[in-house]
Amino acid sequence: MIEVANVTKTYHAGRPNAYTAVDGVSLAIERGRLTVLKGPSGSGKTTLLSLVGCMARPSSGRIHLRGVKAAGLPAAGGALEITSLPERFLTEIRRATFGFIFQHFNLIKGVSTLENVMLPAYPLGGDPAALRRRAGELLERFGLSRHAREPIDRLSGGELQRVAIARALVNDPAVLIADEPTAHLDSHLSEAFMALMGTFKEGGRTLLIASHDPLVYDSPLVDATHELRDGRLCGKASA
Ligand SMILES: Nc1ncnc2c1ncn2[C@@H]1O[C@H](COP(=O)(O)OP(=O)(O)OP(=O)(O)O)[C@@H](O)[C@H]1O
Repeated sequence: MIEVANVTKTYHAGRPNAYTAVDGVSLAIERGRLTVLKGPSGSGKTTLLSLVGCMARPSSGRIHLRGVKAAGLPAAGGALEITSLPERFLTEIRRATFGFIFQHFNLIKGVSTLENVMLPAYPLGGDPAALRRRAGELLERFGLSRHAREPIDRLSGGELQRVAIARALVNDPAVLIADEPTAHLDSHLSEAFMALMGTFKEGGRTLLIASHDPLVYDSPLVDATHELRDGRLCGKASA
């Protein structure tokens, strides 16, 4: 579904503080599978996630997506090369294809749980009542209904993560990307998180998780693991 070919990302290119965070990485992310990027802090995992998820562009190399839709683009039965697309297409593909669970959740304080979940759907337009219903159903599914109208500030760490997951699902994305999702969870909640990933996989979603937590990368749910060191893939992908 996603093919990363010889991708490099250099921050501050051409300046004295230039830094290559991802260096010549090639890998394939299969549809409906759980793929893990592992590696120590600073190895380039977040950077690679942001490139795959159309949040940033590589300095060189190509990323192809298969089976994505964007208004104004020919229906892509074949592979769509995303790295050279104009910004507005990239943004549209990102919103329609990917759901993100960020390391620090990136929820908005002072805003209700329900509104936080609804936020990624606003730019897509659509019926506000239907969106509210969808967000409400997601909160119910994750046992958060009673917090719907409360600002997220009062929620526990585990609850915040479930809100972040609900928000990632609100546009019904084909691909879920999670960055160090268990970093702030105890082992019980981490296991619950992985069990949830199992249900998403069964539901046909493609999952890409960056983690240096063995509870994640050693999970039997994982189909493929790619290890990064200093921005480069090391060893062979394990499956
Ligand atoms: N916007 C940026 N500008 C400059 N350097 C950056 C930027 N973002 C990341 N880096 C650097 O790139 C390297 C890789 O960072 P990245 O966040 O991708 O690693 P990571 O493996 O996800 O680490 P962690 O697990 O700690 O989040 C780090 O040395 C980081 O300081």
